[in-house]
Amino acid sequence: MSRNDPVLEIPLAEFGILDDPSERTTWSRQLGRALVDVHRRSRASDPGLTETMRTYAMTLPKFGGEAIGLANNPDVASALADAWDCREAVSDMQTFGEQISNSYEQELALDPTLREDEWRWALSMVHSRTFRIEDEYGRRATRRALIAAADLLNHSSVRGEVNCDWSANDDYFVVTTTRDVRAGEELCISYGEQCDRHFALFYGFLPSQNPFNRVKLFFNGREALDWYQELCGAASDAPGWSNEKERVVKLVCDKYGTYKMDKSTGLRRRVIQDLYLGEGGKVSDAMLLLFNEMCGDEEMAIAAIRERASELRANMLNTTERVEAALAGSDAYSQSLVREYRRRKIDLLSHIV
Ligand SMILES: C[S@@+](CC[C@H](N)C(=O)[O-])C[C@H]1O[C@@H](n2cnc3c(N)ncnc32)[C@H](O)[C@@H]1O
Repeated sequence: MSRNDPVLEIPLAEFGILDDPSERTTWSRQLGRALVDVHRRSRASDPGLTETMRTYAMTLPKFGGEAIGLANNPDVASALADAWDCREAVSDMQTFGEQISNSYEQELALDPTLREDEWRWALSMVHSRTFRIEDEYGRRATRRALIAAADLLNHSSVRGEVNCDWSANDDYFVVTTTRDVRAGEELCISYGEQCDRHFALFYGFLPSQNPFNRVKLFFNGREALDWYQELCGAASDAPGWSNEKERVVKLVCDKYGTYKMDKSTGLRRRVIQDLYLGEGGKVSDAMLLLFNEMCGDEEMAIAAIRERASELRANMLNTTERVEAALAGSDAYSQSLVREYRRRKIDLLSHIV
């Protein structure tokens, strides 16, 4: 096949399950409900699917074995709740876990026979197999769609390996090649240039190589600068530090800050979130600027970042036993995913140490 060749051209009305923004439920719930209905072969609550789509939906992986995506696995979330090196993943797991529980409660009120494992299975299908379809003219909200055959495309994070892309209009979902494809080569798309956490949480796998993987070294600018103050051996109330830290945080926020809701006050405030180390020892621009300003010279800034990476790496190695013990009650698949997730973080930190 050559570049720009069509691979699939799928009429949405026949081969798609789309949510309807005019319905009272959110998109995840609509799709989840449709999948549960199909799997129960319940004609009474027929979701209005074509026979083709109903038959297709019956072939999806069944729930009951391995959970698809750690975010949908409450055992792992609670096992890792105090594993500090998985803080970001744990926080996502908790948020997502709450959303699933809430939506289950809402669906249960409508259908008292709905089982929680059924619902978790349905939502794991929604989160690992659907496409977000934007309307380029902004005439309606973004929709989610499960599309027969297109959902069989696997992901790659390596740009040269990705050979297809997709698009959708009102009527068709289209997949085309983005480069020449050899006979026998697997077709694959990108699910997004995301770090490992995203794939572990929502898709239940880690890409074989992931140039977009990263480790967060600090959760916000203040945490970074408090850490730096301690590294310099200055007492927390040492004169001059407070004003200087405020100045640097403001400067970096103005350039790289994003708005985030503060749960305690309900107000949105600006924070610096991109304080990470990427693959190959790449340091985020926000973190470099933060430490450059604070240390006053780039070499010192890099030395501070290296010190932090070394500290986190040592801490991760020291907490391995504790994480293993916490995971002991989880299924083998989740255990190996968490192990691999941590191993790759440790490797990434080793680049700069
Ligand atoms: C949209 S489906 C893709 C089709 C799927 N392989 C199948 O046979 O049904 C997404 C799921 O496929 C698997 N998957 C996709 N890309 C993968 C990859 N690069 N490595 C391992 N598993 C992958 C994961 O289980 C993911 O949750």
